[in-house]
Amino acid sequence: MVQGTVNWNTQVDREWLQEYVDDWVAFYRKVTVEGNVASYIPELAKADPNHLGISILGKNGTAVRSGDVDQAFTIQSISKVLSFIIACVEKGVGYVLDRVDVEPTGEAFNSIMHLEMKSLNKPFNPFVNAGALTVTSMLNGNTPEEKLAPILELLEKIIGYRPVINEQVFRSEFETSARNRAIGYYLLETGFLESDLELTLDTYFRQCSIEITVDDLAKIGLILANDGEDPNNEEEIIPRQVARITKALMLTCGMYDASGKFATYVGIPAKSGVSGGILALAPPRVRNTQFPFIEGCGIGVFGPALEERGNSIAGIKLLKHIASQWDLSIF
Ligand SMILES: NC(=O)CC[C@H](N)C(=O)O
Repeated sequence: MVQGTVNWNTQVDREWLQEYVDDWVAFYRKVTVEGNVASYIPELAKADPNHLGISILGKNGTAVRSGDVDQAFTIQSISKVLSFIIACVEKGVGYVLDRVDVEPTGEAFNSIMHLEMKSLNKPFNPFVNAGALTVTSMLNGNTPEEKLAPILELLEKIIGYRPVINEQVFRSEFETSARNRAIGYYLLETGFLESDLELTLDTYFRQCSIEITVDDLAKIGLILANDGEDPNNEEEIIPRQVARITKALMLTCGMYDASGKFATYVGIPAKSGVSGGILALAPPRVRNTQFPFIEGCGIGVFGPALEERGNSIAGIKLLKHIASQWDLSIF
Protein backbone atom coordinates (compact mmCIF):
# COMPACT_ATOMS: atom_id res chain seq x y z
CA MET A 1 0.00 0.00 0.00
CA VAL A 2 1.34 3.40 -0.96
CA GLN A 3 0.43 6.35 1.23
CA GLY A 4 0.24 9.84 -0.14
CA THR A 5 1.10 10.78 -3.68
CA VAL A 6 4.24 9.42 -5.23
CA ASN A 7 6.07 12.35 -6.67
CA TRP A 8 7.62 10.24 -9.37
CA ASN A 9 8.93 12.29 -12.18
CA THR A 10 10.08 9.76 -14.75
CA GLN A 11 9.29 6.46 -16.36
CA VAL A 12 8.37 4.15 -13.54
CA ASP A 13 4.92 4.56 -12.04
CA ARG A 14 4.09 4.14 -8.41
CA GLU A 15 2.78 0.58 -8.70
CA TRP A 16 6.09 -0.48 -10.16
CA LEU A 17 7.92 1.16 -7.30
CA GLN A 18 5.71 -0.65 -4.80
CA GLU A 19 6.19 -3.96 -6.59
CA TYR A 20 9.94 -3.57 -6.58
CA VAL A 21 10.06 -2.85 -2.88
CA ASP A 22 7.62 -5.70 -2.10
CA ASP A 23 9.84 -8.10 -4.06
CA TRP A 24 12.98 -6.92 -2.28
CA VAL A 25 11.37 -7.29 1.13
CA ALA A 26 10.14 -10.81 0.24
CA PHE A 27 13.63 -11.72 -0.95
CA TYR A 28 15.51 -10.35 2.04
CA ARG A 29 13.00 -11.79 4.50
CA LYS A 30 14.64 -15.16 3.70
CA VAL A 31 17.89 -13.80 5.14
CA THR A 32 16.31 -13.38 8.58
CA VAL A 33 16.94 -17.08 9.34
CA GLU A 34 20.68 -16.34 9.37
CA GLY A 35 20.32 -13.94 12.30
CA ASN A 36 19.17 -14.09 15.92
CA VAL A 37 16.92 -11.85 17.97
CA ALA A 38 18.59 -10.09 20.90
CA SER A 39 18.18 -12.11 24.08
CA TYR A 40 20.33 -10.28 26.63
CA ILE A 41 17.22 -8.19 27.29
CA PRO A 42 14.81 -11.13 27.85
CA GLU A 43 11.72 -9.27 26.65
CA LEU A 44 13.34 -8.64 23.23
CA ALA A 45 13.75 -12.39 22.73
CA LYS A 46 9.98 -12.61 22.24
CA ALA A 47 10.21 -10.83 18.86
CA ASP A 48 9.35 -12.78 15.72
CA PRO A 49 12.67 -13.25 13.86
CA ASN A 50 10.89 -13.43 10.50
CA HIS A 51 9.59 -9.91 10.69
CA LEU A 52 10.89 -7.44 8.15
CA GLY A 53 9.37 -4.10 7.28
CA ILE A 54 10.43 -0.86 5.64
CA SER A 55 8.94 2.60 5.32
CA ILE A 56 10.40 5.22 3.01
CA LEU A 57 9.09 8.76 3.19
CA GLY A 58 9.94 11.66 0.90
CA LYS A 59 8.71 15.20 0.42
CA ASN A 60 4.99 15.93 0.03
CA GLY A 61 3.89 12.57 1.41
CA THR A 62 5.74 10.55 -1.23
CA ALA A 63 6.04 7.15 0.39
CA VAL A 64 6.57 3.43 -0.07
CA ARG A 65 5.89 0.97 2.73
CA SER A 66 6.31 -2.78 2.63
CA GLY A 67 6.39 -5.82 4.91
CA ASP A 68 5.66 -5.73 8.64
CA VAL A 69 5.17 -1.97 8.80
CA ASP A 70 2.56 -1.97 11.56
CA GLN A 71 4.67 -3.86 14.08
CA ALA A 72 5.59 -1.54 16.98
CA PHE A 73 9.01 -2.08 18.56
CA THR A 74 11.22 -0.36 21.11
CA ILE A 75 13.61 2.23 19.77
CA GLN A 76 16.65 0.98 21.79
CA SER A 77 19.92 2.52 20.61
CA ILE A 78 18.22 4.69 18.00
CA SER A 79 17.17 6.77 21.04
CA LYS A 80 20.83 7.81 21.34
CA VAL A 81 20.28 10.01 18.30
CA LEU A 82 17.42 11.81 20.07
CA SER A 83 19.15 12.19 23.44
CA PHE A 84 22.22 13.60 21.67
CA ILE A 85 20.06 16.12 19.80
CA ILE A 86 18.27 17.22 22.97
CA ALA A 87 21.51 17.48 24.98
CA CYS A 88 22.94 19.71 22.22
CA VAL A 89 19.82 21.87 22.25
CA GLU A 90 19.77 22.13 26.04
CA LYS A 91 23.48 22.54 26.72
CA GLY A 92 24.95 23.70 23.42
CA VAL A 93 27.02 21.66 20.95
CA GLY A 94 30.34 22.81 22.43
CA TYR A 95 29.39 21.73 25.93
CA VAL A 96 28.34 18.25 24.77
CA LEU A 97 31.35 17.67 22.52
CA ASP A 98 33.70 18.80 25.29
CA ARG A 99 32.43 15.82 27.27
CA VAL A 100 31.81 13.15 24.61
CA ASP A 101 34.10 12.58 21.64
CA VAL A 102 33.05 11.92 18.04
CA GLU A 103 35.32 8.96 17.20
CA PRO A 104 34.23 5.45 16.23
CA THR A 105 35.39 2.79 18.66
CA GLY A 106 35.72 -0.30 16.49
CA GLU A 107 34.38 -2.14 19.53
CA ALA A 108 30.97 -3.49 20.47
CA PHE A 109 28.38 -0.93 21.56
CA ASN A 110 28.50 -2.13 25.16
CA SER A 111 32.24 -2.69 25.35
CA ILE A 112 33.80 -2.01 28.71
CA MET A 113 37.31 -2.96 27.72
CA HIS A 114 37.97 0.04 25.47
CA LEU A 115 37.16 2.48 28.26
CA GLU A 116 40.36 1.58 30.06
CA MET A 117 42.48 0.17 27.26
CA LYS A 118 42.73 3.35 25.22
CA SER A 119 43.90 6.49 26.96
CA LEU A 120 40.62 8.18 27.42
CA ASN A 121 39.70 11.63 28.48
CA LYS A 122 36.08 11.29 27.43
CA PRO A 123 33.81 8.53 26.09
CA PHE A 124 34.40 7.84 22.40
CA ASN A 125 31.07 8.89 20.92
CA PRO A 126 27.44 9.42 21.91
CA PHE A 127 26.24 6.25 20.14
CA VAL A 128 28.10 3.65 22.22
CA ASN A 129 26.63 2.97 25.63
CA ALA A 130 29.36 4.77 27.59
CA GLY A 131 28.84 7.94 25.55
CA ALA A 132 25.06 7.59 25.55
CA LEU A 133 24.93 7.24 29.34
CA THR A 134 27.11 10.34 29.62
CA VAL A 135 24.77 12.24 27.28
CA THR A 136 21.69 11.09 29.21
CA SER A 137 23.34 12.26 32.43
CA MET A 138 23.65 15.74 30.87
CA LEU A 139 19.94 16.11 30.10
CA ASN A 140 18.17 18.71 32.22
CA GLY A 141 15.86 17.38 34.95
CA ASN A 142 15.89 15.64 38.30
CA THR A 143 13.63 12.70 37.43
CA PRO A 144 13.51 10.35 34.44
CA GLU A 145 10.21 11.98 33.45
CA GLU A 146 11.75 15.46 33.43
CA LYS A 147 14.80 14.32 31.51
CA LEU A 148 12.73 12.44 28.92
CA ALA A 149 10.05 15.08 28.37
CA PRO A 150 11.95 17.05 25.66
CA ILE A 151 12.77 13.79 23.81
CA LEU A 152 9.10 12.79 23.82
CA GLU A 153 8.08 16.31 22.78
CA LEU A 154 10.51 16.27 19.86
CA LEU A 155 9.19 12.88 18.81
CA GLU A 156 5.60 14.04 19.12
CA LYS A 157 6.34 17.03 16.90
CA ILE A 158 7.88 14.80 14.24
CA ILE A 159 5.65 11.70 14.32
CA GLY A 160 2.38 13.36 15.27
CA TYR A 161 1.58 11.50 18.49
CA ARG A 162 3.10 11.06 21.93
CA PRO A 163 4.89 7.69 21.94
CA VAL A 164 4.56 5.35 24.93
CA ILE A 165 7.31 3.69 26.94
CA ASN A 166 7.04 -0.09 26.85
CA GLU A 167 7.07 -0.93 30.56
CA GLN A 168 7.80 -4.65 30.07
CA VAL A 169 10.89 -3.94 27.99
CA PHE A 170 11.99 -1.24 30.45
CA ARG A 171 11.60 -3.63 33.42
CA SER A 172 13.28 -6.44 31.53
CA GLU A 173 16.34 -4.30 30.76
CA PHE A 174 16.38 -2.77 34.25
CA GLU A 175 16.46 -6.24 35.83
CA THR A 176 19.25 -7.53 33.60
CA SER A 177 21.38 -4.41 33.44
CA ALA A 178 24.66 -5.63 34.94
CA ARG A 179 26.78 -4.58 31.98
CA ASN A 180 25.29 -1.10 31.62
CA ARG A 181 25.63 -0.70 35.39
CA ALA A 182 29.30 -1.66 35.11
CA ILE A 183 29.77 1.00 32.43
CA GLY A 184 27.82 3.45 34.61
CA TYR A 185 30.00 2.78 37.66
CA TYR A 186 33.10 3.26 35.55
CA LEU A 187 31.76 6.61 34.33
CA LEU A 188 30.91 7.55 37.89
CA GLU A 189 34.37 6.71 39.11
CA THR A 190 36.02 8.67 36.29
CA GLY A 191 33.82 11.73 36.87
CA PHE A 192 31.93 11.72 33.57
CA LEU A 193 28.40 11.46 34.93
CA GLU A 194 26.57 14.72 35.49
CA SER A 195 23.55 13.17 37.22
CA ASP A 196 23.12 10.55 39.86
CA LEU A 197 23.94 7.08 38.48
CA GLU A 198 20.53 5.53 39.25
CA LEU A 199 18.73 8.47 37.64
CA THR A 200 20.94 8.19 34.56
CA LEU A 201 20.44 4.43 34.19
CA ASP A 202 16.70 4.63 34.79
CA THR A 203 16.33 7.42 32.21
CA TYR A 204 18.52 5.58 29.70
CA PHE A 205 16.56 2.32 29.98
CA ARG A 206 13.30 4.26 29.58
CA GLN A 207 14.54 6.15 26.53
CA CYS A 208 15.53 2.82 24.97
CA SER A 209 12.02 1.48 25.67
CA ILE A 210 10.13 4.15 23.72
CA GLU A 211 7.85 2.33 21.30
CA ILE A 212 7.85 3.38 17.64
CA THR A 213 7.18 2.03 14.13
CA VAL A 214 9.07 2.14 10.85
CA ASP A 215 6.83 5.01 9.71
CA ASP A 216 7.95 7.03 12.74
CA LEU A 217 11.61 6.34 11.96
CA ALA A 218 11.07 7.41 8.35
CA LYS A 219 9.60 10.72 9.58
CA ILE A 220 12.63 11.34 11.82
CA GLY A 221 14.93 10.44 8.93
CA LEU A 222 13.20 12.88 6.58
CA ILE A 223 13.76 15.78 8.98
CA LEU A 224 17.44 14.86 9.36
CA ALA A 225 17.78 14.41 5.58
CA ASN A 226 16.75 18.05 5.27
CA ASP A 227 19.23 19.31 7.88
CA GLY A 228 16.61 19.52 10.60
CA GLU A 229 13.87 21.24 8.59
CA ASP A 230 10.49 19.83 7.69
CA PRO A 231 10.77 19.84 3.88
CA ASN A 232 7.03 20.35 3.51
CA ASN A 233 6.75 23.65 5.37
CA GLU A 234 10.38 24.63 6.06
CA GLU A 235 9.81 24.68 9.81
CA GLU A 236 13.02 24.13 11.79
CA ILE A 237 12.51 21.06 13.98
CA ILE A 238 16.17 20.42 14.86
CA PRO A 239 18.85 23.16 14.69
CA ARG A 240 20.77 22.80 11.45
CA GLN A 241 24.21 22.45 13.04
CA VAL A 242 22.95 19.77 15.42
CA ALA A 243 21.24 17.85 12.59
CA ARG A 244 24.42 17.88 10.52
CA ILE A 245 26.67 16.69 13.36
CA THR A 246 24.12 14.00 14.15
CA LYS A 247 24.27 12.73 10.57
CA ALA A 248 28.07 12.68 10.62
CA LEU A 249 27.93 10.62 13.81
CA MET A 250 25.34 8.28 12.33
CA LEU A 251 27.59 7.67 9.33
CA THR A 252 30.75 7.09 11.36
CA CYS A 253 29.36 5.44 14.51
CA GLY A 254 25.70 4.58 13.87
CA MET A 255 26.07 0.89 13.07
CA TYR A 256 28.59 0.17 15.85
CA ASP A 257 31.64 -1.72 14.73
CA ALA A 258 30.01 -2.36 11.35
CA SER A 259 29.84 1.41 10.62
CA GLY A 260 32.78 1.39 8.20
CA LYS A 261 31.30 -1.41 6.13
CA PHE A 262 27.88 0.22 6.13
CA ALA A 263 29.39 3.55 4.99
CA THR A 264 31.35 1.76 2.29
CA TYR A 265 28.67 -0.55 0.93
CA VAL A 266 25.49 1.43 1.63
CA GLY A 267 26.79 4.97 2.02
CA ILE A 268 24.02 6.72 3.94
CA PRO A 269 23.73 7.89 7.57
CA ALA A 270 21.98 5.26 9.70
CA LYS A 271 21.51 4.25 13.32
CA SER A 272 20.50 0.80 14.49
CA GLY A 273 19.06 -0.63 17.67
CA VAL A 274 19.10 -4.15 19.10
CA SER A 275 15.35 -4.55 18.74
CA GLY A 276 16.04 -4.63 14.99
CA GLY A 277 15.19 -1.07 14.03
CA ILE A 278 17.28 1.06 11.70
CA LEU A 279 16.82 4.79 11.20
CA ALA A 280 18.33 5.82 7.87
CA LEU A 281 18.09 8.72 5.48
CA ALA A 282 19.18 9.95 2.08
CA PRO A 283 19.75 13.67 1.60
CA PRO A 284 18.39 15.42 -1.53
CA ARG A 285 20.45 14.53 -4.60
CA VAL A 286 21.55 16.71 -7.46
CA ARG A 287 22.76 13.92 -9.73
CA ASN A 288 20.89 10.95 -11.16
CA THR A 289 17.51 12.55 -11.01
CA GLN A 290 15.81 9.61 -12.71
CA PHE A 291 15.79 7.73 -9.40
CA PRO A 292 13.05 7.83 -6.77
CA PHE A 293 13.18 10.20 -3.80
CA ILE A 294 15.63 12.64 -5.36
CA GLU A 295 14.42 15.28 -2.93
CA GLY A 296 15.67 13.16 -0.05
CA CYS A 297 13.93 10.63 2.14
CA GLY A 298 13.76 9.17 5.60
CA ILE A 299 13.87 5.39 5.92
CA GLY A 300 12.68 3.20 8.78
CA VAL A 301 13.49 -0.50 8.86
CA PHE A 302 12.48 -3.20 11.31
CA GLY A 303 13.94 -6.71 11.26
CA PRO A 304 14.63 -8.17 14.72
CA ALA A 305 16.94 -10.97 13.57
CA LEU A 306 20.40 -9.48 14.10
CA GLU A 307 23.90 -10.12 12.80
CA GLU A 308 26.74 -10.59 15.27
CA ARG A 309 27.32 -6.84 15.76
CA GLY A 310 23.71 -6.20 16.80
CA ASN A 311 22.33 -4.75 13.55
CA SER A 312 19.28 -6.11 11.69
CA ILE A 313 20.73 -8.74 9.34
CA ALA A 314 18.02 -8.51 6.69
CA GLY A 315 17.59 -4.77 7.26
CA ILE A 316 21.20 -4.05 6.33
CA LYS A 317 20.98 -6.19 3.20
CA LEU A 318 17.71 -4.59 2.18
CA LEU A 319 19.15 -1.10 2.64
CA LYS A 320 22.26 -2.05 0.72
CA HIS A 321 20.14 -3.28 -2.16
CA ILE A 322 17.89 -0.21 -2.23
CA ALA A 323 20.84 2.17 -1.93
CA SER A 324 22.54 0.56 -4.91
CA GLN A 325 19.34 0.37 -7.01
CA TRP A 326 18.45 4.00 -6.36
CA ASP A 327 22.00 5.35 -6.10
CA LEU A 328 21.42 6.68 -2.60
CA SER A 329 25.05 6.74 -1.46
CA ILE A 330 26.15 10.23 -0.44
CA PHE A 331 29.65 9.60 -1.79
N1 LIG B 1 22.42 -1.51 20.67
C1 LIG B 1 21.37 -1.22 21.37
O1 LIG B 1 20.27 -1.01 20.86
C2 LIG B 1 21.57 -1.24 22.84
C3 LIG B 1 20.43 -0.66 23.63
C4 LIG B 1 20.19 -1.39 24.89
N2 LIG B 1 19.13 -0.74 25.61
C5 LIG B 1 21.45 -1.48 25.72
O2 LIG B 1 21.85 -0.53 26.31
O3 LIG B 1 22.06 -2.51 25.80
